[in-house]
Amino acid sequence: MAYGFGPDGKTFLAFASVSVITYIVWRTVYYVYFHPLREFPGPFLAKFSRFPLIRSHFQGKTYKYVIDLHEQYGSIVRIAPDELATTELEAWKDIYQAKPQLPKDPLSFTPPLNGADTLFTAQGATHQRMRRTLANAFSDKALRQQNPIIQHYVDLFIERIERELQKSTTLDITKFYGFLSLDIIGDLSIGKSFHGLEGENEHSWLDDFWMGVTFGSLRTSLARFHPLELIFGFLFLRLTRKQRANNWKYVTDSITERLHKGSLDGERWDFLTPVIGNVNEGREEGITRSELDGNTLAMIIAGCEVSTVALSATTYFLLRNPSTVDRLAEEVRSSFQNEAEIDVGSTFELPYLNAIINEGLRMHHPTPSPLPRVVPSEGLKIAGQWIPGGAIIGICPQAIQTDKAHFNDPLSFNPERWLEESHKYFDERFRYDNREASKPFSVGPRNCIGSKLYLGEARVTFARLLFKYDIEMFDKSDSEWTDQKAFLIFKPTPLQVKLMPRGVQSQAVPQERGSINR
Ligand code: HEM
Repeated sequence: MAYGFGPDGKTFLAFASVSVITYIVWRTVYYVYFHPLREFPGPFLAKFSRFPLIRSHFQGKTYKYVIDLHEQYGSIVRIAPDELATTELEAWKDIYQAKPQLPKDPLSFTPPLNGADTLFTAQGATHQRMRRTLANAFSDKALRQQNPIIQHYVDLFIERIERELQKSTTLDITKFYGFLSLDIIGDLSIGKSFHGLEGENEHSWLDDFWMGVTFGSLRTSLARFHPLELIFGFLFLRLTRKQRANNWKYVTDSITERLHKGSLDGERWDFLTPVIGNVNEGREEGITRSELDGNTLAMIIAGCEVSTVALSATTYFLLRNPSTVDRLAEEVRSSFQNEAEIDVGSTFELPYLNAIINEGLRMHHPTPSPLPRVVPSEGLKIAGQWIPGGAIIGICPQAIQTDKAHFNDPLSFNPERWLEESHKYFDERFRYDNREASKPFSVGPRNCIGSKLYLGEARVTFARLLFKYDIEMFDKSDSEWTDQKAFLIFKPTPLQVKLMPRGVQSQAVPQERGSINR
């Protein structure tokens, strides 16, 4: 018996092929010549296809793709058929502080696995309710009350560094920043450390989290090709089911344990202290238990991963530029008599320390890719330009922060650009920098809730390190460290540094100011 298409089958195939080709041609012509974003500059392929953007997602280089497009096409660029990116200063206000709020692009994040929204995924009234409930745990006052917990883990961090130095004078500082950030955020959010810093401990929590974040980021980029994202999600979730279930159980059991202890106000102050009376299933005020679980895990992941990247990147730039290490050491060592004096409050106003932290975040944003929002159907003026309704638009933090329209010598690490004129290291070259262009924590009602915590942790960590040690880069030729992949968050590679007790001379070789290679 012969198999094949009869006359009817052939006609159907021919008809189907012509229909598909006609649809593709019509769609291409529509997006290139008739779509409301047709006037915005951008590469030809991106006018009708998301392929270049998705390819950049899979390569972990979306920020580079967007930066290249800005360099080629200007401050506003069409990065995909329905999506724009901008590096205009006023866009911070017009997009992220718009009233009413512009929703996040719903296809730009992975839906919560337990079905309950988190701050990252919630929109509108649900987001506002959660944010109101959780905000008290992240205020200036809260940070002061959390100081003993932060202090405790920075002590453990220094003790661990001391133990490591008995084995070798060089160490991978990224690994220990990871343990530090996770132990702090663990204690603050579930009342328990992840015990990375103690003894000779090692664990794989950070790797597990990084894998989850990478999965979320890749799954999200497939979301416009339904059901591809579901297939991808299904495979990943099956492969990692056991490990995720164990991690989830650990976190939720710890929250239950912590909730049973009550607010503990007066004894210790963590993220749950102000939240405890507000956990209820009403959904009108406060937060439900499943929302609390999801938010806690999301914050642990966000808090430890981004902080690790930011601490490591800042250290990298600092050490690539010994003159900034000297200036920071001078400030820290002349401000304190002993290590116990160094805390989140006493470091708050150290100008050079703060300048180092700001410049580190400017040079290497931990989540460097665009923060997309949806323009309302009636359209909106953004940075003086009319953007049609339904368009997606966002600022790519790494692009705006390293844009020469805003910063002089933008790819070089110069903390001096953040100093006031009265400071002895103020540098005239940066007088006209648009510092407002660098908003690493974003702005508006969805800005980073954990910004104060990171800044406090970074101040104390750098001040303690510089108070106690002279630090150098181990591999002085490593000028490629920042060239890393970012699946939503940069995944830092090990950063080998050499630490010596303060005052012990080393063979330091002067180097140029560290810069980003593009
Ligand atoms: C260097 C450190 C950090 C940077 C640069 C950073 C950056 C950001 C940015 C840019 C956003 C806005 C995202 C968007 O609009 O889509 C954000 C949101 C957020 N961040 Fe951070 N973050 C940092 C540290 C932290 C820490 C330590 C925590 C946890 C305690 C945290 C928790 C969050 C949460 C929960 C949101 C969502 C806020 C909302 O939508 O209401 N972040 N972060």
